[in-house]
Amino acid sequence: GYIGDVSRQFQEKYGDTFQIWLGLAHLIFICDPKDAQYVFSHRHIYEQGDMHITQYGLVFNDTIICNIGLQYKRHAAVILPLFRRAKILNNYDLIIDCTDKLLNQWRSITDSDPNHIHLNIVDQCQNLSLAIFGFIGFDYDLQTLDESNINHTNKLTQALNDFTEIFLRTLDLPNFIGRLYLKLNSRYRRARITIDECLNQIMEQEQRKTPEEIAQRKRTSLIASLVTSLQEDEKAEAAKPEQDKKGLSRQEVIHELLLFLIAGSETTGAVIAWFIYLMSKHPRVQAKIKAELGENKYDRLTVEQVESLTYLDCVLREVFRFLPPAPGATRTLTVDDRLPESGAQLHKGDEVFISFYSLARDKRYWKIDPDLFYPERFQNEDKDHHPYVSIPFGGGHRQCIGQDLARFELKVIATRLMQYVTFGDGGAEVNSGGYVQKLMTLPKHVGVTITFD
Ligand code: HEM
Repeated sequence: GYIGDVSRQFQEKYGDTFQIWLGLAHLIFICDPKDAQYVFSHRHIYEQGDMHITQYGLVFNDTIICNIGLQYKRHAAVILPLFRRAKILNNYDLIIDCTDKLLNQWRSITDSDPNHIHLNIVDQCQNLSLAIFGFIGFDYDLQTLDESNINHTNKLTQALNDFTEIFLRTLDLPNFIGRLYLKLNSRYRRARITIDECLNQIMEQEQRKTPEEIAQRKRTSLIASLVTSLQEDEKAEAAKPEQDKKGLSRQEVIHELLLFLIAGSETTGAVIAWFIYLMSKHPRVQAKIKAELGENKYDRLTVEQVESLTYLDCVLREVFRFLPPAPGATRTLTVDDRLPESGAQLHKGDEVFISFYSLARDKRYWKIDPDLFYPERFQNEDKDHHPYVSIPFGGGHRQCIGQDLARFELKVIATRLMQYVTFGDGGAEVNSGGYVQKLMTLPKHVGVTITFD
């Protein structure tokens, strides 16, 4: 079942802290916001979760999500500045251009059949976010939105799909079997080769630029910053103790690039898909977003105008609360400790799971029924909610590094979509919702009509 539902059922039976076996990991679930806050703010006691490190370590071993301690610091020093707000804002126009491509695809379908029910929204949203991330991250056109690629995706996209699909299967296996499975799976090996070739190509294209160009581009481009961080003498760096190492090796850069491709697309794609699904179910909310857009319906708004759309902010916060795309975050204890609120005694090596979904749906912390999708709660009754009851990006020192980018991207995309189209419910059967758990939680059955206003 969906981990969020499982967590809620156990919580009803056993209270705010309970232990379960999730696949092969033994986890202590935390569903109290004060305990969650405590865990996230005591980084020396609660380190990145072991389950996370082992599972993701199969493919992302030398990337920021699996590193801890000094190695984490070395990676973070290169990567965190890439996600600063000033860099993110530069991507405004390209996000709009990519969204317009998707709108044009829809337009050509609607022109020939105005009642067409779109059943592939989730794939389309992933393609949109992947296209955007290709430009943002690598200055590279992944062509996921090109007419000629609607049916046959390009080499890299296909390889990324295979990679994610096969990697997902390893999450339920014991680690050594997962490792073996990946080694023996020829589709996985082929996908990895294609991905590595493409990423090497992207890197080499970047390295051919003059030092002046690179220095200039470093300010805006993720790939340029990563390439400038490449170690000059990898052998010498590898021989040093971690505290003396500087920069990243070529292998580490390639792996970080792959991580970003996955983290940067599936996550944002999931939220756009949820947004579209929820809009199709809540025409009142859609009408209100359009009313907020008012006169500005078909203009290219300025960033300031987009940012001033406060009702839309509430809608997006509600989408994140209603269905957090990641059901929770894990931390492993470095010493024995006791949770302040529930009083549970924990031991060194225990692993806790902060259950985002349970927190976001707990009636004790919301004045308006949390099982209702109701964006206005953030303007009125629930505006002073506890800060840790809706935490879709996690918390503390290991919270999501891409959250400002994701929030900005989503707001720009949602604005653009709402400027042009209205999503309609395609019928009880095809638009019945439900979830599938991939790396993120995705809507299972989305079937919507798309009307150009
Ligand atoms: C809707 C979009 C997204 C959601 C819901 C999301 C959610 C999360 C969550 C829950 C975590 C774990 C936090 C914790 O343990 O406290 C995380 C970590 C991470 N996210 Fe995101 N994310 C999103 C978008 C992105 C994007 C766009 C990127 C980058 C391109 C990204 C890169 C990462 C990385 C590298 C980490 C690991 C950080 C660390 O271990 O220190 N995410 N994300």
